[in-house]
Amino acid sequence: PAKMGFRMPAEWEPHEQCWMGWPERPDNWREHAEPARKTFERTAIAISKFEPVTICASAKQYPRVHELMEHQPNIRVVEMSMNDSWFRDTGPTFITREGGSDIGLAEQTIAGIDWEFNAWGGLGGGCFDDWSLDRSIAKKIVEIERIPRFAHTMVLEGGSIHVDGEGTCITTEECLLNPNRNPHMTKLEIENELKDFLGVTKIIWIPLGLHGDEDTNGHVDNLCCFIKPGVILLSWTDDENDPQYEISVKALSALTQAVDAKGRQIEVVKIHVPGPLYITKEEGEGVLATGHAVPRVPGKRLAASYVNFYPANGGIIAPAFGDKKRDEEAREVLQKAFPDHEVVMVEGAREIVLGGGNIHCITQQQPVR
Ligand SMILES: NCCCCCC(N)=O
Repeated sequence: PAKMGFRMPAEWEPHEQCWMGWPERPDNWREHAEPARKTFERTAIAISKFEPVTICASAKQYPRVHELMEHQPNIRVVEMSMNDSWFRDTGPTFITREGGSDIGLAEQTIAGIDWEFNAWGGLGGGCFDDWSLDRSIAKKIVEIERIPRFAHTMVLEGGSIHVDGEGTCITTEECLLNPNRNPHMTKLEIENELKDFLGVTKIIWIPLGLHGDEDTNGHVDNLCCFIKPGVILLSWTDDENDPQYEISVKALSALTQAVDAKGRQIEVVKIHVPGPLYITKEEGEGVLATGHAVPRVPGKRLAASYVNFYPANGGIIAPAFGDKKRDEEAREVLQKAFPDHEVVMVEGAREIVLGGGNIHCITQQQPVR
């Protein structure tokens, strides 16, 4: 696709809409996903104030979600089957190209990358043992939109990459080089596929993702993200005894020693993690142990960070974890980082992180075509 002039736009570039799934499975979401659905509802409504939202719900959930969103003009609900509701990873990665009218294409065209998906590691550490429905989500979305599809055999989740829209991609070695994704590919081969499909010329590799992010093997979208080209927001902690500290120091070193696709030094802005937060006994017991999904063990560290937000058209939709001090601090950091956006902190994001991700993980932007 890069050879055809396609690139993955930065997330802050104008969106046509946002795609979301709807949580259901009781072996990943506690209390039969009721608390999680409240937070998904708040997230969808918050985003819909800035851009249209399409919620995809299973046949079983459809009637309730449709009724719930009846009076939300900017939200439509369609029926789609899924294994779980992480559309950052199972939705298409949209790429766009300018021009093309000389060869009869519209001025701006768009396509969707349909990566291979194996539930974050397949049978070698994945989150559930059947991902057959999730493998078709990207295809179904681009078909609904009548958008061309670039299928790829390489396993990749959208949450494991971030781009600046100007040729630079950041990702973590912990995830992309994990043998449970593409054991037959070398680092260079993976880099070449990212360059070709995302239209980037530089990959900056960060060693490890967020401490405790075992579900995804350290997706970059839980550790850091671009604020704008050349400036990166990095999850941080002042507590040198927190295992997160070493991880963030290593990330800071990798980022400050790198230059981006345009030869810029990277400026790093720190944003303190909440907590630390741990799964409570009540939360763990509320998740069904079916043997088909990764268990939620009380006492385990939650992989919670504020960089897992969704940049809507003019709005930053960010997680609030109920840690009053850090939630307020994060809101201020995000507002300073995105002065032209309205920052909306979504209460109850702890319910999403109990499922292994956060607001960026449950959303997928579709850029304007
Ligand atoms: N249990 C599955 C968690 C998936 C999290 C998705 C993400 N992009 O971080």
